[in-house]
Amino acid sequence: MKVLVIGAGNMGLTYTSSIAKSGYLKKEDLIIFDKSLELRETLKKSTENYEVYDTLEDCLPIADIIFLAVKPYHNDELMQEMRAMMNDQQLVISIMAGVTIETIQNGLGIKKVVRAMPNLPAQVGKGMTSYLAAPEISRIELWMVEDLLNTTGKSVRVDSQMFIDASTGISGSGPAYVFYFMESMMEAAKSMGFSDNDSKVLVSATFEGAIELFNKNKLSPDSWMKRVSSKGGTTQAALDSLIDNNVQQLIHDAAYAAFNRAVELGKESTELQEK
Ligand SMILES: NC(=O)C1=CN([C@@H]2O[C@H](COP(=O)(O)OP(=O)(O)OC[C@H]3O[C@@H](n4cnc5c(N)ncnc54)[C@H](OP(=O)(O)O)[C@@H]3O)[C@@H](O)[C@H]2O)C=CC1
Ligand SMILES: O=C(O)[C@@H]1CCC=N1
Repeated sequence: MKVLVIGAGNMGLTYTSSIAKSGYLKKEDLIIFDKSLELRETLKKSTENYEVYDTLEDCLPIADIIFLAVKPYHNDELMQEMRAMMNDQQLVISIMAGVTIETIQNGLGIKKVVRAMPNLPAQVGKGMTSYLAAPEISRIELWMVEDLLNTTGKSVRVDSQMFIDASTGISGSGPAYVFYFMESMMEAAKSMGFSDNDSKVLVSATFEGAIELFNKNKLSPDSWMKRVSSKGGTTQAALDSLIDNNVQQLIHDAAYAAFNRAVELGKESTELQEK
């Protein structure tokens, strides 16, 4: 079985590297294509020694499973290039935000399409991926897909594409919300007089410790908040400030903004195809 990754950016390379490390495929069965000559040359020289192809004509017809890891706005052009070279036994896994299974099926003239929404911590094997497969995909094919997705971390199969868009608002884009929170705390630390480095250590160790506590016990976040807080103490003062400023609602709105944008991206890509 040959797996082709199209788009060797953040996520495409993450999959390439995770699949390579997993030993799931023979080296020559994992192949990459990116339209950027410069990137291809860099990859060819890298110590990873990946199988990098210069043209789609050379790699697409020999691939059994194809990852689409380009930005949604590059998809239409890419699918037009791919279409004539596709055969109906090929299976496509798209990780593009918003773009629907039907858009990919129509664009490529095939039926076997999986839509997945991973996230960036996949780079360190801690990814969270939601996915949904078209009904034309067999159980055995689905196992293979799951094996490939799970090389980057955990996955959950969802019932509808709405949940792929919704999970984009939670886990797909979510790492950025965490980084936003981290950055805000680091800025606060710096304004209190800590050095850049100390601010970073204080914040990253706090996140790491809190996540570890959360994962090792069955307590809810609210129970943990209560364990940190003393009546009339410092944490309560901070939590009161967050509540007074409606931060929970703001985070809720941010997650919905990403969810809604995923739905919009899906519509935009369908409209582009219909033009
Ligand atoms: N980054 C993230 O955290 C996540 C991203 N995603 C999804 O993953 C997809 C990729 O995102 P990301 O990896 O961040 O994007 P990147 O821009 O890092 O990577 C995309 C790569 O694809 C290349 N490319 C563009 N058009 C073509 C083409 N026609 N043929 C071959 N290669 C092409 C780009 O080249 P060039 O730069 O020259 O255009 C670039 O190297 C997106 O659709 C996004 O929605 C999903 C979950 C998380
Ligand atoms: O921002 C984006 O559109 C992509 C999808 C999820 C994370 N990054």
